[in-house]
Amino acid sequence: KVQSAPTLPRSSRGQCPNKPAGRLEDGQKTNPLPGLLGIIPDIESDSVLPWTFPPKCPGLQTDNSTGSKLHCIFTSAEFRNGHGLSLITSTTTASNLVGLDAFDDRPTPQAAERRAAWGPAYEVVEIGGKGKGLVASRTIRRGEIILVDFPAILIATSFLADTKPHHRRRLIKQAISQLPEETRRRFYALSRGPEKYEVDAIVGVNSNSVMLGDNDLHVGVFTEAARINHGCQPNAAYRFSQRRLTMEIVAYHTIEAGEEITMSYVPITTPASERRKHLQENWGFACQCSLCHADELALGESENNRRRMTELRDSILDARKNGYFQDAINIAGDWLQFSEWERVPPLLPEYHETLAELYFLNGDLVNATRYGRMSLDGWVKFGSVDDDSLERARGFLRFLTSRTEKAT
Ligand SMILES: C[S@@+](CC[C@H](N)C(=O)[O-])C[C@H]1O[C@@H](n2cnc3c(N)ncnc32)[C@H](O)[C@@H]1O
Repeated sequence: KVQSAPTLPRSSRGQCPNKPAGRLEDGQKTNPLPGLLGIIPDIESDSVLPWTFPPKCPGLQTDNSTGSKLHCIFTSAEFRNGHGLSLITSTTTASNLVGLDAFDDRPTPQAAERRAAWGPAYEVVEIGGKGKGLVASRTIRRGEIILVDFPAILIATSFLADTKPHHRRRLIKQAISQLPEETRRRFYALSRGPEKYEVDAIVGVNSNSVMLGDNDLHVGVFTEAARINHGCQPNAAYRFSQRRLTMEIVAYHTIEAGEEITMSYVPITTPASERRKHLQENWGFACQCSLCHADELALGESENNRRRMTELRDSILDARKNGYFQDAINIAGDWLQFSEWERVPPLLPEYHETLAELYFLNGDLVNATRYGRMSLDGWVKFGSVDDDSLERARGFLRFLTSRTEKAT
């Protein structure tokens, strides 16, 4: 499931322009020798590793390997208060995650605590023709985090591509068997695709794509979020935090009690015919969402909006790349209009952050600060499990303030 929110292009993933993004900055550990990952017992190291079992690396050559290309099973049964997580990934990616302290439990951000006071946002119920799904049990506000979920398993797509099917299934089964009982039970209770073998059938239709390490694509099964059905005109999108190994589902706009919560399993701008084909071929279902049942006029309008969104997004990228920042800002306004018409508007803190950057690049500190502040307000209001976003917005504003002071 490669779901993608209709985000605008962003420079350096939303970091302050004076502090380029870097996943592994601040002296975090990268590429440790296998011993430091517990693959080869490391007598001298007293570092505390999150793994509950010694990592299993089928085919590991222990003599001179640095282990960087190996796929191993890493399980932390303690992860998030005993939810547990198994990874099938390279030793490099596993070590990056350890270096990012991704397994450490951190205090819940304040905004998330406030959200908890609003009460549960949804129920999991049977939905005609789609199996189970999520339905809002109260009004959900635009930008609100509807649910927060942790992965039961994360699997490198390179492992899926390079491994013989029977070997792949054996490792996935082993990785699942190392999880705590409740998480294991939730995994095996998920819906199944048409594949012959159980783990293929479950992973096949219940995975989300996430990026770990250095652009290393993985699929993850998040057992609660996996109940969310596809909608061609979705009302929610997901954000994944690699530092917290957590996914949050965010509302695109107000969702009323009784409405189904949906996400798009395909990039939002995919044309309708391709969308249906992809869902049928890759997911094995004939889409039953409201847009698929809409009349020709409504569908034609939607197709036009999406085509324009794609064109405008390309124009923004192009203008930005060539230094025409004012043009990029203007086109972003048009893009916003079409995305609002299509009812798949951008997630606001990210959108405001993008505009703040564009204004900054255009030398307009006043508007950069205005949008930077709106982005910060957005993060404060609804928060995120990844409070780095909030810190980043604060840092950017501090940076803009110092620039403004220097300029005056
Ligand atoms: C990730 S699961 C979603 C939850 C699932 N309905 C369940 O009962 O657990 C994906 C599966 O749900 C069903 N599904 C999701 N979206 C659908 C849609 N728009 N129309 C029909 N079936 C859908 C398909 O069977 C698909 O393979």
